[in-house]
Amino acid sequence: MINKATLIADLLNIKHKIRLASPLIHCLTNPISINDCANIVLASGAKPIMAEHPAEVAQITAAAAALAVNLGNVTDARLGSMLISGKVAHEKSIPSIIDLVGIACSDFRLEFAQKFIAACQPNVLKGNLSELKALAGLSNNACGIDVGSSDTLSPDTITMLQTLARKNKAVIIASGPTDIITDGTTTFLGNNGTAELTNITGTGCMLNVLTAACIFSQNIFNGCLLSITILGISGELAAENSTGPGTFRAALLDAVYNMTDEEFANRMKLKKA
Ligand SMILES: Nc1ncnc2c1ncn2[C@@H]1O[C@H](COP(=O)(O)OP(=O)(O)OP(=O)(O)O)[C@@H](O)[C@H]1O
Ligand SMILES: Cc1ncsc1CCO
Repeated sequence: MINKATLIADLLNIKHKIRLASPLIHCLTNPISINDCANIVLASGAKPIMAEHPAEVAQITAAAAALAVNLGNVTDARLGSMLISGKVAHEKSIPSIIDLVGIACSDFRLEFAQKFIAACQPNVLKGNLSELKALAGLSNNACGIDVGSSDTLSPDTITMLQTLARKNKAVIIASGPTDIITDGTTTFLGNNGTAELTNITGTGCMLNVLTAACIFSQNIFNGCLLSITILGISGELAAENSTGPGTFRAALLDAVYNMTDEEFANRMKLKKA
């Protein structure tokens, strides 16, 4: 039986640590959302570095407290850099996460993701349900980088994610209207958030780098619970304080930056599956 007050205290403890330590987060992401990614890391209290040249990334990752990679827009150089950085992170036990953007619509990305996971053993695998089905070798109906309308939450999906987590010795984050976080043994459902988060591009990419900041202290599972809840609550607050996608985007960053412990505790909607 999970004690909600203890969970909230544990998550807030990690949240405070980010602000106290200002950990350096190495983000190898895509040019579509790179600026929003850098800003959400800053808003969390951490420091972003978006380096991606293959000649420098080993050094940058080695100096960082966590690594986030993202397959949203791939080039040979960026993919090469991801492998270099991922291996350094693994060797040095620097927490890492991969965002599996597009592996359900691109076999090239799927094959790279499989290679990256085998070589670098990232701590967290993140995607939408179509992408995670693709990783599990299942058919799916993704629409480009977006989740397919029939790839929805069900008991079978949860079992599939738990198996995938155990097989890869990783925590899985499946983002969507209900987020699923599992390490194969313990599974949580996250129900914070708002549909407005899908009206701007890159909120999934922002979740990826925010998660990297939240796992910097090596508490991988609770770090994932924290990031998903911060982004969801921030979406809710932003929706209450904006009039459309433009103001929502700015209000989202403000909400991450200004979130109080009380807002977090009162709004958190995590439950064990
Ligand atoms: N219908 C919804 N209701 C509430 N929250 C949602 C909804 N859809 C997505 N979210 C939230 O939005 C955030 C991003 O998740 P989503 O699955 O949309 O990412 P994504 O498709 O990878 O995004 P992008 O490709 O734009 O980077 C998550 O925090 C998720 O909980
Ligand atoms: C629109 C888009 N295309 C590739 S990545 C990206 C940002 C959301 O993942």
